[in-house]
Amino acid sequence: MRLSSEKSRLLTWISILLIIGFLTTIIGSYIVSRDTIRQNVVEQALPLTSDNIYSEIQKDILRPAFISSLMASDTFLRDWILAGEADQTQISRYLKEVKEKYGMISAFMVSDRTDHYYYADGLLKTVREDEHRDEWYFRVRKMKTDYEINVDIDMANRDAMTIFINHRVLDYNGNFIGATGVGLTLDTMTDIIDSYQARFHRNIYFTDHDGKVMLAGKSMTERGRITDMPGVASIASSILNRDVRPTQLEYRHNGESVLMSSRFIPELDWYLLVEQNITDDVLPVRKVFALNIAISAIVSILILVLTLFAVNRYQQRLRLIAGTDSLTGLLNRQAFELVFRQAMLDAERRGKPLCAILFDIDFFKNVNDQHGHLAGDRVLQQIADITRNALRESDIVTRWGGEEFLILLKDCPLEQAHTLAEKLRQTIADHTFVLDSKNVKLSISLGITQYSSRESLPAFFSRADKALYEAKSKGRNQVAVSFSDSEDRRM
Ligand SMILES: Nc1nc2c(ncn2[C@@H]2O[C@H](COP(=O)(O)OP(=O)(O)OP(=O)(O)O)[C@@H](O)[C@H]2O)c(=O)[nH]1
Repeated sequence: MRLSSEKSRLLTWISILLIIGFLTTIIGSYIVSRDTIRQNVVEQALPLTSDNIYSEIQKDILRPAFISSLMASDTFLRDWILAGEADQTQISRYLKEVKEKYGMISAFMVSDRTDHYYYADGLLKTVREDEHRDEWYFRVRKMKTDYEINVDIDMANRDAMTIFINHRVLDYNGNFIGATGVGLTLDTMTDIIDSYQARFHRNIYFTDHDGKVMLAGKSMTERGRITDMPGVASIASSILNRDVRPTQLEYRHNGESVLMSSRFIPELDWYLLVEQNITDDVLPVRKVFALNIAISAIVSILILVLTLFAVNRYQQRLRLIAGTDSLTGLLNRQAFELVFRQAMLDAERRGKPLCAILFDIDFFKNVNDQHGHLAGDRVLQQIADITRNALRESDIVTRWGGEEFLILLKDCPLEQAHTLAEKLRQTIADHTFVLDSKNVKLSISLGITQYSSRESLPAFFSRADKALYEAKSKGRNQVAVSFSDSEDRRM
């Protein structure tokens, strides 16, 4: 009972240690890997993408801004306005050349004196302050900055959504005389964004200073304000911080973690937002985590099974070692006493006879003296074997101590015990022991006694001892019986 509870305590402790060990290692390495990926994304991947896109933008959007700036300071354009806009073919040829040379979708000029809107094919219209589509011009007119970038529809280009760079034109005294610039279709820009996204595997979009999504790839369906977008809304105020350095942010959406790099681009008055869903990057680490857990569970189970097996085997061996004599393999005296008590109770209850034979090798000291201790040990082993073979399965042989053996005969009357003792004596007397290549004859003396009801254990063994002593004193190699007071002494 105690052994099994100690065993389960041992197994519980091993399980706890294994679980703690494995979990600490696995969770620790998972956290380190996940944080390394995250750190890599935050510190390198996102800023790098942001930088790359920024330089691409400079090529793709800032180039038109630069062209618009050149147009605004072009002496021909300014002189033509100041000279009274006489020959319209001149300005349309100029705008057509700009458009074709720089590959723009449209090139335009609005004169402040006439409110005429010119494009590559001539005069398009006259802008009007009350016209919604012309609001941009009156805004540019009052604008403090040199130019603005405006996403609007282009009347000169079948109302296609276009990004216009509207640059103020000033005369030589710094007075406002009109607006000029070029336009790119939004489709072109969307394609550019899509190519960025495909190249960098990240979600890329632009918002204006109010957080309105101005430009995004085709895959982005929500085009409202970031303040209304689920997840992003929680960090909207941190995004719109007008910081030209990249700001690293994070938000959660649908249980997934999204890292974001935001930077303000003053030339556009827009924010460039680059997002990366970290869950995708962490997925392989999660798979390894699950695999590690499975492997650890299997290893733990194997360790527990092996431990259980080893403990059981050691327990078995301990039981064996504790109960048997290591030289002869017979029961030892301690174990025998337990067995004897059981046999005694059994005999009492069932009213069956129980006999004991105590025997001792005659002059065994001579064997040791003449042939050595090891030869003596071999003799003890052989006598144990002979005795075991002479008995029934139910009889119990014990090494009582030294060269003394005790046999317990269950359900055996005294006469039968005597016959058996005599037979054993004869067998050993007939046996030839070979010691140091010499044939040696040995004998044993035996004392028999029958257990009498309610007899104490020491009294019973003392009677057996008395009988053995009698056999010795009568000349050895014989059997003597010790009767109890109530027994018939005629044998
Ligand atoms: N080899 C060996 N000898 C043992 C062992 N146990 C006891 N002996 C020896 O057994 C001998 C017993 O000697 P004694 O008690 O004098 O008895 P004996 O020589 O057998 O003489 P009697 O019993 O009087 O016939 C001693 O020499 C012990 O050392 C053992 O395990 N191995």
